[in-house]
Amino acid sequence: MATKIPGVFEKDLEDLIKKSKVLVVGAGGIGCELLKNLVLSGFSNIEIVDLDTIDVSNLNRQFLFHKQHVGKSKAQVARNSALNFNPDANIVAHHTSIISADFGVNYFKQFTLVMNALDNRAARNHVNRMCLASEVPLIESGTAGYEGQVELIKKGETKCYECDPKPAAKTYPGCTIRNTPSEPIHCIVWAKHLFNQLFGEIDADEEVSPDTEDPEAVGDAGAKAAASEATANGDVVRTSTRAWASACGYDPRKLFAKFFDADIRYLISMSDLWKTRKAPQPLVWDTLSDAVAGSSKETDGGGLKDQRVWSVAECARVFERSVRELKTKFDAAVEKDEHLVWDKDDKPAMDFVAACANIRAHVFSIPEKSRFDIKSMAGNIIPAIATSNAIVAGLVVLHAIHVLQARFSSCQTVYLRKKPNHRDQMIVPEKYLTAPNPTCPVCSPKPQRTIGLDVTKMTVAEFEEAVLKKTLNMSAMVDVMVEASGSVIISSEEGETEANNDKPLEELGVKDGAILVADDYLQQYTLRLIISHRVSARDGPEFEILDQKDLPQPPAPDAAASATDAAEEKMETNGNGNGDVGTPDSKKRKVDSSDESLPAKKVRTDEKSTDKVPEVEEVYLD
Ligand SMILES: Nc1ncnc2c1ncn2[C@@H]1O[C@H](COP(=O)(O)OP(=O)(O)OP(=O)(O)O)[C@@H](O)[C@H]1O
Ligand SMILES: [Zn+2]
Repeated sequence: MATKIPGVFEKDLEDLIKKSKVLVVGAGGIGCELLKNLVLSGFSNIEIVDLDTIDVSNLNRQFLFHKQHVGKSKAQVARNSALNFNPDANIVAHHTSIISADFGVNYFKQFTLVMNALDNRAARNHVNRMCLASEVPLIESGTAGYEGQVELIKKGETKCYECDPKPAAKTYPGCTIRNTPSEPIHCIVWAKHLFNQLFGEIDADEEVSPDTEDPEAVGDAGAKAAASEATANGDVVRTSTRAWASACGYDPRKLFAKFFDADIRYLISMSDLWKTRKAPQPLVWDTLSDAVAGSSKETDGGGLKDQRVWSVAECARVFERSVRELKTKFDAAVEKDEHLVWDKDDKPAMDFVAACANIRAHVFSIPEKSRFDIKSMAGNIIPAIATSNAIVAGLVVLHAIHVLQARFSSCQTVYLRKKPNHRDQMIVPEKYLTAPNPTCPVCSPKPQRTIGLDVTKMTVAEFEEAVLKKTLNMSAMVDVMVEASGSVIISSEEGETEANNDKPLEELGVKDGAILVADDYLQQYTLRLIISHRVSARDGPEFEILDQKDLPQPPAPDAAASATDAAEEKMETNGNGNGDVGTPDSKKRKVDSSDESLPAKKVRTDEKSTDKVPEVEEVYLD
């Protein structure tokens, strides 16, 4: 065992390692490698947190897990497996989310160092804030296929995780998704929205029915369509998709008839939409049934089922089966006051999306895709590469050792590249630590943000959910006060301000130019929010973080590639070779890169920044 071989580390370092207490957040692809490395390097006080259980799809690269562990806690099993390398190590496992009031600032303060091995922006933002508040160094890491990155985040000395704006998730206009899809991805997004409308968390932005307010369907086309539907069905009452599905008992054939026939006929009646594009073709279940029967020969025709494009009849059959399976699961969830959450690794959920996406693609004459391809696109998957995780986890330990030795100047961000650069390097360190962004909304001394929104329309509850939690990543323990009057409009104490929830902000004295102070007790983070009133446009965003518009935005993918080389070139010419802390790279400007062809992992959001490889975030598999 490495820890027992004398001379691997100097005695002083060995002692530092032994004395240290470290936290690993995430026991997935990087986390497993990292935990094993830490134990083998002599770290003996380790806590590991992971909220998830082991999935069979983890086994190809998360080597602390084996077949018999499927379904068990990742953190617990990772601990037990790692103890085999050094039974004397003290490893504490937590099977829960790091975003929990159980892990407050005092919890973080006990660690010498925190290491993230996460896969999503929300958790990374949260740990970033907790480490800033507790002044514990954080090593952030991530991989995306062959690429990867490791960086140190140390309060006041380096950029924090939120110093650079992250590109927004790739989104598609609602009317393209609902009315005029032209690419497979549009149908896949629609299918995922349909999943949520039927079985998941309902989101008003994820409507799936025809959008009668489509600006392209000029004039009263929508009304005409509605009227024509009224004459056809004698009923234009628009109920929610969920209510309608419940009313018809989630009968797969009725659902099919609505989504792939009635709704499509409705769309066709919005004739302006089809002046310059091919109109869709409605599908009728009964005309498919022969094909369904006939298709079974094809289905059995060898090859990997996942990698073959299903016929539309096969899709219909998969649709019928998956709706029934999901309905059973959904009923069980509803009993517990829950709903389903779409997961690419959940068979009926994935089958449902694959079938719906392909049926819709067929209706709109868009090329259909195999289930395998749809899974990659819907799950925003970049294949995880075990060796990338291993390299990155190794680099994390090297950074950890530098941190223990207080050699922060050796902790420049390191990038794992897909191809060697012009100096034949695949593992490329920055020349310097990158200094914090003085206007960072998180780590600057007086963080503030300007939010454009319609104070007459946005309610307090919407503000809390969409702005504070989803966008600014605040926890549930947040109080919001109007600075001028001192009145509290959102309180973390239950029952104190619930009466405000449905009121528009204006009614509570939040007018144009008002300043709100949002105080997050869990994250020990206070943010001033300057409210800029603007009348909401029908197709515009509900709100905007206005300061972000002035910040450098990520270039297009091609530009990013050349910016990368340019930035690296510049590092060489400007570099002094030792990367001292506090030597801000005034001449070198970090260039954000964004490759929209790299889809984000899970549906959350998608972001990337920094110069050489996309930054760690949920695009990364591990
Ligand atoms: N808030 C959180 N608290 C604790 N652990 C988290 C949190 N968010 C994510 N994780 C964990 O971080 C790990 C990231 O690892 P990885 O990227 O390999 O994901 P995975 O879920 O194992 O793989 P895949 O998503 O590809 O199936 C996961 O095990 C995940 O459960
Ligand atoms: Zn910052």
